[in-house]
Amino acid sequence: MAEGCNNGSSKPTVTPYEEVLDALSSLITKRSRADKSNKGDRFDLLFEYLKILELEEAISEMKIIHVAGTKGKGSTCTFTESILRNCGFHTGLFTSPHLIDVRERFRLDGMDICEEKLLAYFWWCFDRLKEKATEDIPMPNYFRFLALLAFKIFAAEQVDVAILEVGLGGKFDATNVVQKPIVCGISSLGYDHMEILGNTLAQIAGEKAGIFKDGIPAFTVPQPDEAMNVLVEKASKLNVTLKVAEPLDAKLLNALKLSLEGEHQYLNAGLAIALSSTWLQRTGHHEFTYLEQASLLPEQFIKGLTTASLQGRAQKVPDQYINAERYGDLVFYLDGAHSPESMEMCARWFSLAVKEDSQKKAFNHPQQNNSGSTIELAQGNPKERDGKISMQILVFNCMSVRDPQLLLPRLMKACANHGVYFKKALFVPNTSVYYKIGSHALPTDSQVDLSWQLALQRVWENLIQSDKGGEAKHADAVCEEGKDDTKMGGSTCENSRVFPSLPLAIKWLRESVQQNESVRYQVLVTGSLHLVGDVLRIVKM
Ligand SMILES: Nc1ncnc2c1ncn2[C@@H]1O[C@H](COP(=O)(O)OP(=O)(O)OP(=O)(O)O)[C@@H](O)[C@H]1O
Repeated sequence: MAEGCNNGSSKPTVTPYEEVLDALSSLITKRSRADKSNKGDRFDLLFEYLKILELEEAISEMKIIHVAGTKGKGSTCTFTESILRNCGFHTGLFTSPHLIDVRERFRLDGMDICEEKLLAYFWWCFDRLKEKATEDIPMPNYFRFLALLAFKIFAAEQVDVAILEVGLGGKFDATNVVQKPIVCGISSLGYDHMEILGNTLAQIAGEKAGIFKDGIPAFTVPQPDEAMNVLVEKASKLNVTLKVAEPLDAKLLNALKLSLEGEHQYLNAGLAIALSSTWLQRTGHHEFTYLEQASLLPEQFIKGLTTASLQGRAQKVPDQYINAERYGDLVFYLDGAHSPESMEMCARWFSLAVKEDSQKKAFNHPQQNNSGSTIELAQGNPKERDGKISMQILVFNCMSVRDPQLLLPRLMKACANHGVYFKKALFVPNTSVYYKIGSHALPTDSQVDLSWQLALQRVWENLIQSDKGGEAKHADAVCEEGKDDTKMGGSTCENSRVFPSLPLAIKWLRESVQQNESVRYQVLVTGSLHLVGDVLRIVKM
């Protein structure tokens, strides 16, 4: 725990922390999300805010690593932070979004900032900005405020290195007030947030390259030509040395594994190594220098890469509420993929993971697990697992700005390529949509508009029908809206169901497990990091 924290204190009815969350909610505007890209919006305001918060000098002295990209930013930043912490540096990490608690966005030395510190820094910034707010300089929106708060936290805590993940895009992101980072990174580029960043990879790459700064070195991962050409062109205009970081060669980990699962993490780890070593070199810490994959990785790098942690990315969580003897028969495989490319990565990870877990490994019950970890895999007694059928279920939602016709087929096909077919797909609304921050009243199940989930279900059923040889049975013909066997509302089709809420879907899963002793349920939760956070909140609490 970071110094000056006391997370175990007793709580009054309306906690000071809830007051913070309410104040933060007041900064949410309908335009907040689009404002993150700040197209035509006043980016110059950020410099006014820095003046008000007296942060200009502190930021100019901060030793920053700045990372943009479509996929893998959060993982790359997490690996980078872990490497540099293991090299002995006092680290600050700013990421987005959060899954359960806004404090996850601000990590000090690898730990979420504690409530006391968040409260103190929050009001310090909020009150000053409020006091100086005018028509011309209004309060910053939600994401801008969080970025300013990160700068305040890292300045006050005097971190040796601040690692900043871009929220959206690059050029107009609030984190881009930074003028002189030590090194920049661009993780894998692909199609996401096209409504804001543009429809072509070249346009998207152009926005992300907006974080390049004159003469500051930058790294990226192997990219499609269309994206790479733009990065190279933008870099040369700014006198930026742009290098491609090769994916990490697993052999360099001395028989250990990356702590974040999935093949794509080797790409992110390669980028993190390049960013960390360049930061070390440019800040004069030559004792850790590692520049070529041909040479050995310093042990601090290996420790960082094999112990970094980030929830909701290729994470396995056995349900805690199942009887001890059935423990491991309901396992959630959580991955916040929400772009076409990441769907495929997620499908690959899931398919391999379920096969491995079904064949040779069991999950330890937490009470039998001395390490205290609830998700640690251990060798199980194979006999216990013998005779059980593994059944794969999908729990899915995505935001309506995304195109399910691009996501669901990629997911289904990539799983099928590995011989994995979902027995049922469950579509649910997110409990906390992206702008929901605190403990606000949730709508009742009957108030929820399920039209989006029903649309997702139709896409899924149609995919299955066309997969069966184009028998073109329209999904509506086989679905019974509001007439499912549990009287829960929603809609039941042959291969899928819509539930009015996530808790009802999880209740259904738990009941199914109890009723089927010979079945092991392997549930992939994907499509939205917010959905993943909602599931974690239910299954871990
Ligand atoms: N290099 C990669 N290539 C493709 N998909 C990836 C890659 N890295 C991560 N992913 C996928 O993207 C999801 C989110 O990972 P991560 O948080 O590292 O990326 P991000 O760029 O920060 O995403 P977001 O925009 O949601 O914050 C993962 O759960 C995984 O499915």
